[in-house]
Amino acid sequence: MSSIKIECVLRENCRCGESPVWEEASNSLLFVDIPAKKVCRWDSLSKRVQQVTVEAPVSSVALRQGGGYVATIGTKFCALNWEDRSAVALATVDKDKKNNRFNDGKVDPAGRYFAGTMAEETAPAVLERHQGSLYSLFPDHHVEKYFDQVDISNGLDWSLDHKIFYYIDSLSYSVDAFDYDLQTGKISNRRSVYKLEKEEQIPDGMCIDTEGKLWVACYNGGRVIRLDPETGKRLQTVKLPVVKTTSCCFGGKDYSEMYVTCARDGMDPEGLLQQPEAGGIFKITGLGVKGIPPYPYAG
Ligand SMILES: O=C(O)[C@H](O)[C@@H](O)[C@H](O)[C@H](O)CO
Ligand SMILES: [Zn+2]
Repeated sequence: MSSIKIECVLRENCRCGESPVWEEASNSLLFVDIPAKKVCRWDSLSKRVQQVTVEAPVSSVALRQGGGYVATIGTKFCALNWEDRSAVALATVDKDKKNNRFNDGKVDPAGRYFAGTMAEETAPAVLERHQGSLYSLFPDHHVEKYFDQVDISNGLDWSLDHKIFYYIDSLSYSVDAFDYDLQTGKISNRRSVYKLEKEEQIPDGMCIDTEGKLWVACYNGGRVIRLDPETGKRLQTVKLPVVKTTSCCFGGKDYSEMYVTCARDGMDPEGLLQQPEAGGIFKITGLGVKGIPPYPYAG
């Protein structure tokens, strides 16, 4: 049996930490603080954080094949240059929906940047419903739309054989799967693979491990859960000392560590006193399972 250890490696006080991504080349964890409009890069060796502030809420960040990063900022897919701290728009979505912004995003195994939108929240998980859509930015910078009527577009990842796309619309309280055509980027045959239990609260960010099992961060549930998408069973629950866990990714040596982001927004003063690490970055070791490297955007 492995012994699981959970530690807060960075007390960052994120209002809403999200989109953790491991960058092997720099031994760093990238993540965003959505309402603070910040993209952060935490160097796991020096323990230092660098940050770039952008002009609108930034909801996800991803690696870029030629170097640098891409990010979803407001309703724009952007290229992010870390050296000169500039963000250049590559494409804009939801132009007719002024109250929308992007939420979670991730790159597929062919280098397309998938991300979905949502109406801006008035409080956590309180928002005008059915305003979001799911999109992807192809390497040639054209955008495809998959579907609309989304409440809170959230976690996403692909099966190890690249034939299934997993997706979470948070307010459906479900983890869904689609058949995936890697050649064309098309999705079909939506079905639910797991329905959250009451105490698991709201499904948020997600990642896959090398055994093809899904890890889902449970917002307000203070945990990550490991799911078998083939049987629909929960295999494991790992509780964290913060309640608003938002997303997770594997990183570190051989992708054997899990990093978890969380939020402070929506917590009352008493809750913040009880959970002073809320908004920090957590590292979980001893899970006995590894992750896979993130795919870089190919454009
Ligand atoms: O990070 C996100 O995905 C959303 O932008 C957040 O606002 C919360 O996680 C959401 O409210 C919980 O569903
Ligand atoms: Zn999220």
